[in-house]
Amino acid sequence: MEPLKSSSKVYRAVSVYFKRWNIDPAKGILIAASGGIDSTALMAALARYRDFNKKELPLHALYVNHNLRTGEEIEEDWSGLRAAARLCSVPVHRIDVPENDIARSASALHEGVEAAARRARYEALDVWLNRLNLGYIALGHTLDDLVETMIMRFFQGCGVSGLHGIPPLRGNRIRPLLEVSKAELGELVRELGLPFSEDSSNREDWYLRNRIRNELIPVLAREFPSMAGSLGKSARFFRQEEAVLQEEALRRIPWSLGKNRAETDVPVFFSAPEALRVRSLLSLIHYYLPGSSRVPRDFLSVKELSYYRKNAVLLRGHGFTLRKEDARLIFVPSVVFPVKTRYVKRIFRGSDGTIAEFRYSWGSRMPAEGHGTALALTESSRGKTLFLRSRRLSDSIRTPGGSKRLKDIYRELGVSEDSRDKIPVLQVGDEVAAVFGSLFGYRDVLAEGYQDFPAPQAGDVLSIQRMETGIGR
Ligand SMILES: Nc1ncnc2c1ncn2[C@@H]1O[C@H](COP(=O)(O)OP(=O)(O)OP(=O)(O)O)[C@@H](O)[C@H]1O
Repeated sequence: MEPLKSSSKVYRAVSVYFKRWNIDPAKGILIAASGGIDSTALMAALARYRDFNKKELPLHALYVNHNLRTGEEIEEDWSGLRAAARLCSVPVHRIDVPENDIARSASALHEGVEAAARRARYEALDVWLNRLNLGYIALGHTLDDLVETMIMRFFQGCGVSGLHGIPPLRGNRIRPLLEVSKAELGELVRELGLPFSEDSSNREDWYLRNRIRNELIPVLAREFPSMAGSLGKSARFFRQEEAVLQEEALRRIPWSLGKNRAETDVPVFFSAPEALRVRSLLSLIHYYLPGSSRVPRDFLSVKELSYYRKNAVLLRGHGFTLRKEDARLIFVPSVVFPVKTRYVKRIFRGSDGTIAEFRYSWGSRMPAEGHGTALALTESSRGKTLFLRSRRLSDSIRTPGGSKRLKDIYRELGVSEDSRDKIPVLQVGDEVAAVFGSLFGYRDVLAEGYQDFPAPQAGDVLSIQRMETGIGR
């Protein structure tokens, strides 16, 4: 790559970022590259860091085609990105999510298209990070994204942990340009003559965000010309304050952390101020469910918890439950399945249907692996998308005699609350087909019994197109 002329703020920002956050770029970086200005600038800035410092810095870029735009637009993004990557001497890879997959997964999991796209994107990035043996995933979020997010959060109501907006570093995800404005990135990209595509965001909050960006921020900026920088500074203060809160929460409310549950004393928990209780639950969520980015609104009702006297589930959040059992408070994360096709061990076809044997793994901090189990699927499940997810309260399952609520089945079988949240549910199309670890799931299993099922022929034809999973929420 030609030595870059500009020594703009963008380059400095990258070095400052690495120092401040103690990042060792030599571990290697995978750039999440959409072909838009932000991630193209990120690629240029990281390449420049590599070349300027003569550092051994493995740098790759990954483009995820979500298949949400027209084929022409996608190819245009891709060829622009390839040209930009060539100019920066960065190898670029591409993953194509099969057509309609995102929409299907969004509707099956009751989430928005953008959330499904993000999930698919992060899954792809994680897979490639491992494949290329790199240390970090770099995202192109900017100061503008941070400011918009902070403004939205502020008016929607939240505490310091929400107010600091987008985290500059979480796990192995880094955001080196979070303190640089989009305008500066635009200048850099144009100065270098790098091709880029126009942002074509699909985000659910797109309209709101656009109005904030185009209408509200210009008005505010007239009164507070250095607003963006100031909010960036506020974000830093909020993060520092949050760190102190966090430390205090850990000190006041010590949890004993098990593999898949955490416990503390009821009086200890409730004698701490509400802000610390909330903080303490949030840190459990981050610990057990590291991918979970949604701030659970249920925390608003934490103060109500103290009114409970009985042993009961006190709080059912996104991805966890909090239960009181005598003097103990028990936090149980629900299952999060980072399960991908590779976890399907074998799929056989017998003469009467298909038997699939799965291995599944729990969220990354959960026990490494569940047991392999077998389950029978009928002809009708062919071609349908399979999802593993955690249960929903409304789940019911088809039985020979009609349909039965999962909740009732569990109650009859004496399955404890703890276990209920940890037993994955297999959804085939729109239906709950089975519950893992128990074979009372599917009608044919019920009707015929698994043992009687025709012996599978190893290597038989795959009848299930692919398997997808997601967080059931
Ligand atoms: N198609 C893509 N392929 C690879 N990376 C992408 C793609 N789209 C977005 N990214 C990465 O994600 C960053 C954020 O993009 P964008 O703001 O559109 O997503 P978002 O959904 O708002 O972000 P987040 O994932 O943090 O919620 C981009 O700067 C880029 O690094």
